[in-house]
Amino acid sequence: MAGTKTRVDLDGNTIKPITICMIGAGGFIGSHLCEKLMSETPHTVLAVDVYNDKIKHLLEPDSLPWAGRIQFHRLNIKNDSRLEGLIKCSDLTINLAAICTPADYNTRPLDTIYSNFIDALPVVKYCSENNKRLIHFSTCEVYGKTIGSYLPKDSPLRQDPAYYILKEDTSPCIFGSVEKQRWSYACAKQLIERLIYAEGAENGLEFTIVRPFNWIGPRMDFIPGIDGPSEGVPRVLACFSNNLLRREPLKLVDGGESQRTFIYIKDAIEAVLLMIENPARASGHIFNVGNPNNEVTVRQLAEMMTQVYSKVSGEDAIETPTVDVSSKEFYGEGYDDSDKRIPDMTIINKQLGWNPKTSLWDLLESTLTYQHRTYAEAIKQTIAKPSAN
Ligand SMILES: NC(=O)c1ccc[n+]([C@@H]2O[C@H](COP(=O)([O-])OP(=O)(O)OC[C@H]3O[C@@H](n4cnc5c(N)ncnc54)[C@H](O)[C@@H]3O)[C@@H](O)[C@H]2O)c1
Ligand SMILES: O=c1ccn([C@@H]2O[C@H](COP(=O)(O)OP(=O)(O)O[C@H]3OC[C@@H](O)[C@H](O)[C@H]3O)[C@@H](O)[C@H]2O)c(=O)[nH]1
Repeated sequence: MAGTKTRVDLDGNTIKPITICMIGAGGFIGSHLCEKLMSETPHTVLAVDVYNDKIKHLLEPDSLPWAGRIQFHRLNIKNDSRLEGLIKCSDLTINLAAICTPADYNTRPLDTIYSNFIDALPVVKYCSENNKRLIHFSTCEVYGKTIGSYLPKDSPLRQDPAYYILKEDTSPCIFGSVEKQRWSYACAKQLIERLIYAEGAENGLEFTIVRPFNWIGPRMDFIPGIDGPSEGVPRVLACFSNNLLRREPLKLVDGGESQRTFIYIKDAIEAVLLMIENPARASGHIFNVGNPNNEVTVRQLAEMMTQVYSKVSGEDAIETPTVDVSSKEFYGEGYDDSDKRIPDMTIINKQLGWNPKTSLWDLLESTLTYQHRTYAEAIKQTIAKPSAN
């Protein structure tokens, strides 16, 4: 059971229980991280968020084995003076809070910039002033587009990894023009990374920056009309899950040609736990966390999700499983896209010896099994409702 046997870090030292102030703990990544910390470690979590639906199963009932090691604090970090106190009484702060769905970047650019830069400023300041360690969640989007995307379509250099592999210490950050408001998120994340790095250099802040590459799994975002707004546009996993559950074609934005590498949330959480428990190896570093072996185009993702969903639901796929849609129609003015995202793994391998394990097929199978179990019945009922009236 957690906390009863001695746990050691990568250098063989005993790991002491710590208190973690986790901001954004009620979100997708936060919920999985809380689960891991409760079930496998003796650490205490002060879970900060405006919502707690995704961690309710960890908070109630009081008889849970980890009761007393997790406390929920409902607060908005934009305007709550309790934040500094929570950071002060913790050993480590993990900041996950952000607006991080692409549908918001070009339609709510001010909220996006405030959330990802301005609202993170007090967190960095309180950590720095109180000599507290910070693990800050940035994004793979800080790389923007690949160098290769600017080469002629038929250039053989496009096949050369030097033109597309994304490396923390050498790759440039290439964003579109200011009118392309898609980049408001990436740019805000880049500036907060630079500020944290500067706090480290000038004031000795002990920090780690995480750049997640499309982490996916259960509890990601919401299903429109079921546990989120009917008109809401979540990230691609939830969009495609929603289409599959409703037996609608999956929408391929601009032909679904963009490429992504997807990693199973449970693999990625292992990497975060190593960062938490190996501060000497993790501090001062920026880490890509992704699975370079799971690369697909968005079209291939749609095809694979359709096949996997048929398997887990026992339903045949619909006759026309996908439909093309323009980015302007789907996201509106100012959308732009990252063409390709493959993480270089050298730094995380060297510092933490970590590697992802789960194939794309396997992670989709467990995730879509969860989506089917969680939502299929509710969707059936909402579809049945109008005809019943
Ligand atoms: N999931 C991914 O693949 C991915 C990829 C790149 C970067 N990230 C980064 O990781 C972090 C977590 O992402 P996620 O996928 O869990 O997103 P999420 O939206 O599920 O979680 C973010 C949480 O932060 C909370 N939050 C936002 N603003 C807040 C505020 N002002 N006060 C209190 N709580 C607030 C939200 O309520 C939400 O629960 C984000 O910073 C995101 O940019 C995630
Ligand atoms: O229904 C859909 C939804 C999305 N897409 C496409 O699928 C791709 C992936 O879309 P996602 O919604 O997962 O978002 P992106 O990968 O572009 O960005 C994400 O990456 C890293 C994080 O910082 C954020 O969580 C988010 O910005 C994009 O090319 C998008 O245009 C579709 O083709 N159809």
